[in-house]
Amino acid sequence: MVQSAVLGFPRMGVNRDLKKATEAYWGGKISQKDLLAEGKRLRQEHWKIQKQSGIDIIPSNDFSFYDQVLDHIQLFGAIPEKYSKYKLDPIDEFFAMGRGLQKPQTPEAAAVDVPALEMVKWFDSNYHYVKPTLQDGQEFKLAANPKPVVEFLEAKEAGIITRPVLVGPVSFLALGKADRGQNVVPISLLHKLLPVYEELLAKLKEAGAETVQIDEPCLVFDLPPKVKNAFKPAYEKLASLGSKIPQVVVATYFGDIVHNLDCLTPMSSLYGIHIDVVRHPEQLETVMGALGPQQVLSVGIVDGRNIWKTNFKRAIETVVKAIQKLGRDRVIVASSSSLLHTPHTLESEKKLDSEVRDWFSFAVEKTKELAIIAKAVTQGPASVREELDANAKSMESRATSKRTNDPKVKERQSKITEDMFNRRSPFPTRIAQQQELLHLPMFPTTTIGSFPQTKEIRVQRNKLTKGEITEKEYEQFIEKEIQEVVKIQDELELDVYVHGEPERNDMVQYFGERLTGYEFTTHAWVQSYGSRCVRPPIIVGDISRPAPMTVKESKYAASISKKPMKGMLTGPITCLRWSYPRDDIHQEVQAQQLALALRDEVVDLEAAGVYVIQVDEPALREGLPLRQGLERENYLSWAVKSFRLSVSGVKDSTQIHSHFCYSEFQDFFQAIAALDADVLSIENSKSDAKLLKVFVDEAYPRHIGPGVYDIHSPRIPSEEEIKDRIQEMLQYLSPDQLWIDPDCGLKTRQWKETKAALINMVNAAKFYRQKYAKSS
Ligand code: MET
Ligand SMILES: [Zn+2]
Repeated sequence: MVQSAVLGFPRMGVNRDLKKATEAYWGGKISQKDLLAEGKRLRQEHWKIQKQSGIDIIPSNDFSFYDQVLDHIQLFGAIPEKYSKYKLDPIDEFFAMGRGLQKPQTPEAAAVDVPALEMVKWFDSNYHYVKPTLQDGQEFKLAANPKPVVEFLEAKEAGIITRPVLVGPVSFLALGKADRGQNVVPISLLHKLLPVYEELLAKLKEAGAETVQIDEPCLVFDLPPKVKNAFKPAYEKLASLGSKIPQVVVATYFGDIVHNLDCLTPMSSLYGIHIDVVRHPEQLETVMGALGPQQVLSVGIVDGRNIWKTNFKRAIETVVKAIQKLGRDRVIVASSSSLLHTPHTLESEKKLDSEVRDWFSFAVEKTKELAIIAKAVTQGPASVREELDANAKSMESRATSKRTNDPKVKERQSKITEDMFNRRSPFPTRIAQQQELLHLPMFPTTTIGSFPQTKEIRVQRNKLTKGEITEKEYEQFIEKEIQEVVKIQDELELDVYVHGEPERNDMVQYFGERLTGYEFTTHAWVQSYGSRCVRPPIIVGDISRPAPMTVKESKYAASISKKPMKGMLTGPITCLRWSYPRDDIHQEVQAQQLALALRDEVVDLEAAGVYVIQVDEPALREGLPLRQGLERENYLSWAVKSFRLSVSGVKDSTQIHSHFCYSEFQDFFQAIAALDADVLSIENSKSDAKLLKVFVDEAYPRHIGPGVYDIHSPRIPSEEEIKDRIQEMLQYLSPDQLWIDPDCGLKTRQWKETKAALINMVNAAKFYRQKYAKSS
């Protein structure tokens, strides 16, 4: 019999219940007992859903109050002393590591201010995990009442024998880092960590677990030899425990593992391996060929990263291929990864058009799909005929729908010519013309686009949505906001203004709502980090721009501003990456469609008198394929081309800016340079200015504004501090190419600190302007 398996289920609950509970707990509104009870309720609920769908292998320990890697940090006693010294309750210590610990000074005790552990993106997803942060001389110790055991027993009591999920020892260390000032190489701690796994696995076995899922997703990376060589001994050690521990399935996802297959095979002691064949179907043959004679293959065939209904016909063909080679008892059909990255259920979507709705499948629906596929390959297609027919019909409807196919868009794409990717003249000609038009001083100052999104702005937007005010009234309100920020920028004496983006709910959604080809949900939230969720729009069809999207606001702003006004757009790659993309055409094609729509917008902005235009691409980097090599080169090539296509329709005298919120561009500097943007603004305030050396080494000729202060915190940087920062930058960048700006947009800040910080920033710029004016 072919079994079905889920690798992990979203934790938030149908109405973001977990978010509400954790935030209420942090705000002191519910007790610890209430919070724990809500966690338990959600776990039970999610097990029940999977059981009712007919899933054979249901995960436990996939639940977390914040992040599953953080759970393991606590589980293994890898809690840095700066948190453990407060001897908090386990759950509070856990949140302290995730969110930082702040307590005001009291008569008895000094103030406490410990920042959170570092959090970074989980592979190429928009989920963030907490990085294990390790010390020289790090020891590990299994927590009392280990969470995986507690939750396994909890499910068992409810009548469900689950498969506990653990982050594997190699990935746990490989995804970690040495704490600041420490020199430990995380993977060298493996021999200390393994005994804790042994102890934990033995406890799970004792509790009744037959199998465990050990996630080793780092196998999809190009691994340094030390990490690569760590697998065999680690898993052979575990296997040597024989029946003292549960059977082990090693799970990988988001990539292929062919290049690392020798880490796991031949290793007959390993019960099974899970691979992601949604992302990399071509690895199936090779992995099957390398399995030992008894080993089980878990075929990840239902997409854990996207919201599309599974194509049953294709999925079944793939599974049948595996069965032919391995036999039914050695094949499991599974979600490609944890379903954490998909929204809870389609049931909540009451406003979706029924045609489109029929194409989607969220977590709950995906569990049903898995059960159907397993049944089809076990009992034969006749046993699920109705479901298969309905699925085929849905696939057909999507493939032929007018919503997905727009011949006009296709025709336009077929007519793209090489010259459309290039500005008319090279940078030196352009910048001379721009200078003539814009008359900017040395060290020009600007901001990244958004100004504080005040409560008043949100109130008015809500009123518009509810129909409590008219479009006209809302427009007038937005104009008033724009007048306000123009006035503030006058006072601050900034050099290039922005309109402040008050009309935008979200930098991707705003554009999606104005483009054809996009759909929006009301409840399709997915966890981004901690209690934070995002609700990405969905690209369902060919994209085009029926009308200008930002021209009205930017034109108005430019008309009342005495200095250059910068138009503000979200770039094609960011629009694509922060949406659920289509899976029926290549992402390159979708990016190109977005680029054409944006190109029209850029040209219209120019025609409306906006001569500085910024196209933000903060998501460019996270789209990088996980491995070096051809795939990465391909991605960068089409990503860069889509950006260039979007901005190259303008005159030489129009200045194109782009913005990135990360500083680690060293490994793909060439791509950043190839964007050919006149001005780059990049997040840099928290990084070492040394990172800028690459601009010197590569003789980068164009303008750059590395952020001079961190906008993520309300802290106001002093003028001195900013001056020092600029001084550092001047070691690497020439005074003629340096712009002065903050790290990113200011929408999450309050006006008070925003103004204070910008006053200091402008003064620092003026200081250098004078200094260099004298010396030249
Ligand atoms: C995440 S990048 C944000 C850029 C955008 N223009 C803003 O200022 O908010
Ligand atoms: Zn940014």
